[in-house]
Amino acid sequence: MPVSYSYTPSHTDFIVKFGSGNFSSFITTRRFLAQGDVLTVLTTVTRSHKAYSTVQCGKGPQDNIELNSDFLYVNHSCEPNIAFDLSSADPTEWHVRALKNIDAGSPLTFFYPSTEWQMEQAFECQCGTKSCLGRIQGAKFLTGEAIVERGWVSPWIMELMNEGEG
Ligand SMILES: C[S@@+](CC[C@H](N)C(=O)[O-])C[C@H]1O[C@@H](n2cnc3c(N)ncnc32)[C@H](O)[C@@H]1O
Repeated sequence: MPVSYSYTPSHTDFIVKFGSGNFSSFITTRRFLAQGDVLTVLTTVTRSHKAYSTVQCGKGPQDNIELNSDFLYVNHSCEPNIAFDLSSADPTEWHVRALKNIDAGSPLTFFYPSTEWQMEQAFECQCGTKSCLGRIQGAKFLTGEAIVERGWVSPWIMELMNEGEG
């Protein structure tokens, strides 16, 4: 994990705020984002084994990517403001999109179970939103209803839900 003194920003529109505790860093936007805006196309990703830092990109347990960019620091929220859309069969179209209008200075957050079926590292959510689900461990541990109302769900999560894997 990089530390602030060795940090080179990957995106000029976003800034990582480094915390002093474990996993206490997060990313904010420097500029206003409108709903539907594409924040970035994910051009730096690499396939990887599942880790706290990876994003699931398909149905299989081997389908995970490292972002290799500032977007590593997107925290989870139960009321997220962005989506990781890795649904295209063409990986060059994988992108991050605003789910709502986002003010400059706001942290960027996504709903981790929208991509993750069973996470490598579960945690007690501190998003502080009204609809907070508490412990976050992946979609496998939630109802379909709890997932679909968050603005975006990856197709493999819907498939696994429909197969009764949850
Ligand atoms: C990909 S990292 C996100 C960046 C992380 N905050 C950091 O400083 O490296 C994912 C980890 O951040 C922490 N995290 C993310 N969202 C959280 C939340 N809503 N509540 C508590 N911890 C969270 C958890 O430890 C999680 O495993």
